[in-house]
Amino acid sequence: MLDKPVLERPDLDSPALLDVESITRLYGPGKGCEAIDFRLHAGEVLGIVGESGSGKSTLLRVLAGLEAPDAGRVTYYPLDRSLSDHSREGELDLYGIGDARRRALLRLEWGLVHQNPRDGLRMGVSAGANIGERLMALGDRHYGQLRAAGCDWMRQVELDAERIDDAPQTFSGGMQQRLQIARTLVTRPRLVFMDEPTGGLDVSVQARLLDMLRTLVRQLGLSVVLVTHDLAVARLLSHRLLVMRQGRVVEAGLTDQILDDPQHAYSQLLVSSVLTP
Ligand SMILES: Nc1ncnc2c1ncn2[C@@H]1O[C@H](COP(=O)(O)OP(=O)(O)OP(=O)(O)O)[C@@H](O)[C@H]1O
Repeated sequence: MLDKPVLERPDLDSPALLDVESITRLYGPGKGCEAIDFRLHAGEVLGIVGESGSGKSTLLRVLAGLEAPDAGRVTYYPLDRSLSDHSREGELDLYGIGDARRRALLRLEWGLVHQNPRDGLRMGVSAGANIGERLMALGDRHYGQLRAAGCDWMRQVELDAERIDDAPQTFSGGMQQRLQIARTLVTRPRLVFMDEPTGGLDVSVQARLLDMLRTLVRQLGLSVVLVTHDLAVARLLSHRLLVMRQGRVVEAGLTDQILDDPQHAYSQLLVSSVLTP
């Protein structure tokens, strides 16, 4: 999979969605993430790669508004102007607003795909209710429309729409992950955070899921921050990469440049460990 072409990169004149400045969240020396800076543009997929423990998930949690940083600032440029800071029109300081507004943001403009679908689904209610729930949270109450959206999204993620009334606990791991993706994307979020979306699945299931995700990212023009330790996943889905080691970014750049010609010794090691069996 490492030799598939990367997705075509969006126009860098597209507006900035997220500005990340000097973000630090440390649990101990080198444990967590430290002094992270980047800008994400609309339609861009940024992959965060590095070995286990390098701080990828910590950074993602901070970016997604789930865990406050020790220092630094995350600025989001919301579509819904009413979400922006009263003092700065069009900007939102993620940790300068209260929990309720951060939750509203996750509901209205953002989406989150967890590695373990059980963390993102309600296992006891039907597949259709899982998909409809986020729409209902946006005020959609029409049963027929919710059901139609459920069927449509089950098809889009290549699930059998006949199973709309089945509970996710009767689905395989790969199917549950597809359902979590449908539940997340049904509201058409502008920005999606994904933490190892194909982790823990069989290789053949992973490959099909990746192809589907790649198609959806392209079709919907999604902006994504993707955490993965798997460079093949990063290659297929990301326009740009940050390589993390012990909480810090050691290299940043276009995906094909980093994977074909890594400059930092650690990135070289990561790439060579995939290429040499
Ligand atoms: N809540 C926490 N309390 C204490 N230490 C933590 C906490 N969360 C993460 N850590 C530590 O911070 C470091 C970075 O963890 P993190 O999960 O961000 O890395 P990662 O690159 O996502 O790794 P993995 O792919 O294994 O999840 C690790 O040493 C981890 O043990």
